[in-house]
Amino acid sequence: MDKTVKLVFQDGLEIEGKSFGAYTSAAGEVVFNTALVGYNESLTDPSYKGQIMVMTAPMIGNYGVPDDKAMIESIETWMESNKIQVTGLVVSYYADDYSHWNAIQKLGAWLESQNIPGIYGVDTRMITKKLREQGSTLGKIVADTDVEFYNPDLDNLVDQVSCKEVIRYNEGADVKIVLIDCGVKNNIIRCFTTRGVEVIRVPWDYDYSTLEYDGLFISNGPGDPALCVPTINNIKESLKGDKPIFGICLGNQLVSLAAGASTFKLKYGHRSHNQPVQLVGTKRCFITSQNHGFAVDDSKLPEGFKTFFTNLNDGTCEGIRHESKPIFTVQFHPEAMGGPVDTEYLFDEFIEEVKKYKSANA
Ligand SMILES: NC(=O)CC[C@H](N)C(=O)O
Repeated sequence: MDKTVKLVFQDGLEIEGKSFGAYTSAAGEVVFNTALVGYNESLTDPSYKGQIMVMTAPMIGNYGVPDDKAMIESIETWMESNKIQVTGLVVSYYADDYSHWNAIQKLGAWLESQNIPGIYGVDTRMITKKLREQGSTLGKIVADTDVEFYNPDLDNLVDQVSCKEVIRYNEGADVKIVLIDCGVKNNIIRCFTTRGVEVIRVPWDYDYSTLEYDGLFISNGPGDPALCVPTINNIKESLKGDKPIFGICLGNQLVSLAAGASTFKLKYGHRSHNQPVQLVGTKRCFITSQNHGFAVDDSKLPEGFKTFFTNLNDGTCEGIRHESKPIFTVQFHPEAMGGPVDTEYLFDEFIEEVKKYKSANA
């Protein structure tokens, strides 16, 4: 029989459930994710650092966990980074039995191996309604010992998840892209490497100005974008130049801040695989994968920039683009993993721009 644990919210609400994964206590921001699949990818997405993820899909764990051995060294894995990034996991029904062609272990065993607590047997719909009404809130999974509440928005999480030194992929390829790693998901790197470009992955606060490269990409990442001051300052310099710039999620927020826009915290964020976005100026809608708690305020964008996409659920900004330069960024995840691949074409458009820039400046 699994041990009893509690999910405790900052407002005092305590919900009892059963333990799976590590029997330990942990605190963070409680957020909900309505994706039906993709728990392995979501759990290893560095943007979830500091968060306790409530998955609303009624059954989690039924397709197990693939081999994670390669995670440490390589991007050629089933995961999105080299470890589980969430602080804790909350599910309704945890399936200990699993069946999938690439699964080698149970979700609970994997969480346990990385000391991450899970709680099941709780009403995730009730919790989600609470978070929607009150907004994302702090909470903790309490096992044997109590822990303090913890607000991840006050910490520089990007520094904790970014690489520590420069890493090159496809070294020697003709077209070179600097990728600022604020907690990059592996599939973003894969989306570049499979398109044949060299990726120069640099730490979040690295001065890349002396490197030889043709285009700049800024990754996703955890926490409050306003805390990434060195990155924002580096991007400010890049915005003065002509090299193409592309950013995803935190990357969108950082380019916007560097350009002079502001960001704000959404009430409960967007975390799912079915967020509809509209390409501004058209009637085209794309279904996108999302995971963010902050958004860019596009009511007053700096001169030269306009809104690129808009969220059709709540009207918030889903990206910006420059009116004359090849600079565009999106709040959603064109690399998916998991989720729909409707917008993966944005990688092709960016690389096209980078090639154009390179041949014009050869
Ligand atoms: N996935 C991301 O890059 C998230 C960006 C930022 N941390 C947010 O929550 O809005």
